Formats: sequence, structure tokens, C-alpha cells
Amino acid sequence: MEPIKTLGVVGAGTMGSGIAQLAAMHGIRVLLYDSQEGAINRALSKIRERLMRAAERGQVETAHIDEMMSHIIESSLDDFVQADFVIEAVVEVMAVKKTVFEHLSRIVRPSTVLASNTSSFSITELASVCTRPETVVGMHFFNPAPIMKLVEIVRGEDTLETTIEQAQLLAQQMGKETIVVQKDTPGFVVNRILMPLFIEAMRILEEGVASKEDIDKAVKLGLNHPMGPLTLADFTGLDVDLEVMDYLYNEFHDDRFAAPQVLRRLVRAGHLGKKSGRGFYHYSRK
Ligand SMILES: NC(=O)c1ccc[n+]([C@@H]2O[C@H](COP(=O)([O-])OP(=O)(O)OC[C@H]3O[C@@H](n4cnc5c(N)ncnc54)[C@H](O)[C@@H]3O)[C@@H](O)[C@H]2O)c1
Repeated sequence: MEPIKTLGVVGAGTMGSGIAQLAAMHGIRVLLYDSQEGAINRALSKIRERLMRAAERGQVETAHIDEMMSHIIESSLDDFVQADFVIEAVVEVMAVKKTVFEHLSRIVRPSTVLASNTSSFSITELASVCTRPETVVGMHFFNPAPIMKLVEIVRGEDTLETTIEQAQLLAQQMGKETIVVQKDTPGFVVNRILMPLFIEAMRILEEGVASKEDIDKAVKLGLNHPMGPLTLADFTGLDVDLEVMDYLYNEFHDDRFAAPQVLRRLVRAGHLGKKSGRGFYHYSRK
């Protein structure tokens, strides 16, 4: 199997820009497309800033930054005929993703794998609008993509083994560890484990069993997690957490995924965690 030389990335937001940066850091040419005016320029400035900060920390050579940036090329979707592999990272809206996949499957070469970075949607459903569903796979990166080690590779109903292997190869080229999610199920593995942990921590808080600080301390020191669950929930965004819980609950009809009232109240009040300055904790805004 040939290493990937040209990667197409659709969507240049938080995740798309992170994936483009990661690929460029590993010498892969990136065709980057976003439908929003100015999005690519904003992504390129953010990537340069992040690389400069990484250089200050001694993680990349300052002299290599221009070369890495030159690997990322603003492109149209039609240019994706050149791509060996495509990762979609547009907004988490099924109709938008389906339009992108349907369009891509008409443009790319037959052997090109189409991967989605969706956090929750069914890969099988996305593949259903493509001419070659056997080349469609999930590649779930974590935020920030250049730093977080894991990629969940998700098998859709018709995904071929060679498609999984190509996704594994690309992840390896980018220095990532992978796991294979053998069944296309909501939450894959990580969110399926994380959401019940968040929910139980929130229920313990609601019941007054322990303070938020002590719940976080218990999980950090007693289970050796780098962050407590309430802090982590604030970091991932309480609105995003609530959406994921509601999605899992609707799919499984299982109380393990029922969002606690304390979370719903915070989200309704606009307290979305670190990004809004307040969630379970208070954060000073920069
Ligand atoms: N943010 C996270 O922590 C995280 C983690 C893992 C996975 N994800 C998933 O990654 C995907 C992207 O999330 P994000 O946080 O980067 O979102 P984001 O809002 O930061 O970026 C989405 C980008 O997609 C672009 N876009 C929208 N419609 C498009 C279209 N039709 N064609 C091309 N570009 C289009 C937008 O202009 C925007 O730049 C989602 O599926 C999300 O669930 C997010």
C-alpha cells in the first residue's frame, strides 16, 4: 500500500485546520477547501501561529515553518481529483455532510478513500449517498488534532478491509495511534465511555455527595486521569456534551446516557464551559 502523498481536507474550522496542520507537519501535501469566504486565510494564520508557538517550545524547527505552510494549498472541491485520500471536517449537520460526500464521490478517483471526522453520525448513512460506499470510513480525531494521540477508525456497514488499512496507514504517517471501531455505533468507543463518566460526576454533584472540586480530585488522584470530569466537560463545551448525550440517549433509549438537569440548566443559561467564561467553574476571559 502506497503512503498518502496528497490529502484533501474539506472544512477549515477547528478540526479541519488541525488535521491540515498535522498532515503538513508530516510532509503530506494538503488540498484545503472551505465553503465560507475567508475561512482558508483564517485557518492558515491560525496554523502559522500554532506552529510558531510549537517552535518556541522547541517542538518544531522555526526554519521548517515556511516549508510546512507551503504544503497546504487553498483548493476547490474539483481539485480533489488529485487527492489520494480525503477527510471531511465540515459542521456536524447530516444534510451538509451528505451533500459534501455525494459531491466528493463524483469527483475523486475510484481508489480514493473518503473519511469523515464526524463525532457522532453514522458512517453507513454518509456512505449511502456515495457511489462507492466500500471506500467510506470514519476517522475521528480529537481536539486539538495535532496533539491528541488517538484516532478512532470507524467501519461502516460496507467498508472494505483495505479502506480501514489505508486509514490506519494515513494515521500512522501522521504519528497517531488508532483503534478500529468494528461496528458503526453511536458514540464509537471514546464518547460511549466518556459520557456516562460525565453524567455520573454530575449526578454525584446534584445529589450533594461531594463538591465539584472533590469530584474532580477523586477522579484525578483515585483513577489517575489527567483532568477531572467536570473540568473536562467545561473544556469540551457543555453545549457539545449535552448534544452528544441527547444523541446517545435517543439512539440507545438507555438511562446511562440521560443528561442531568444541572447540565441542561447551565446550557440554558448560556454557561457553556471554558469558551463562555463559565460552566461548572469560572474562567477569566482573555
Ligand atoms: N471540535 C471538536 O472538539 C471536535 C472533535 C472531534 C470531531 N469533531 C467533528 O469535526 C467536524 C468539524 O467540527 P469543528 O469543530 O472543526 O467545526 P467548525 O465549526 O470549527 O468548522 C466547520 C467548518 O466547516 C465549514 N463548512 C460548513 N459547510 C461546509 C461545506 N458544505 N463545505 C465546506 N466547508 C463547509 C465551515 O465554514 C467551517 O469552517 C464535526 O463533524 C465535528 O463533530 C469536532
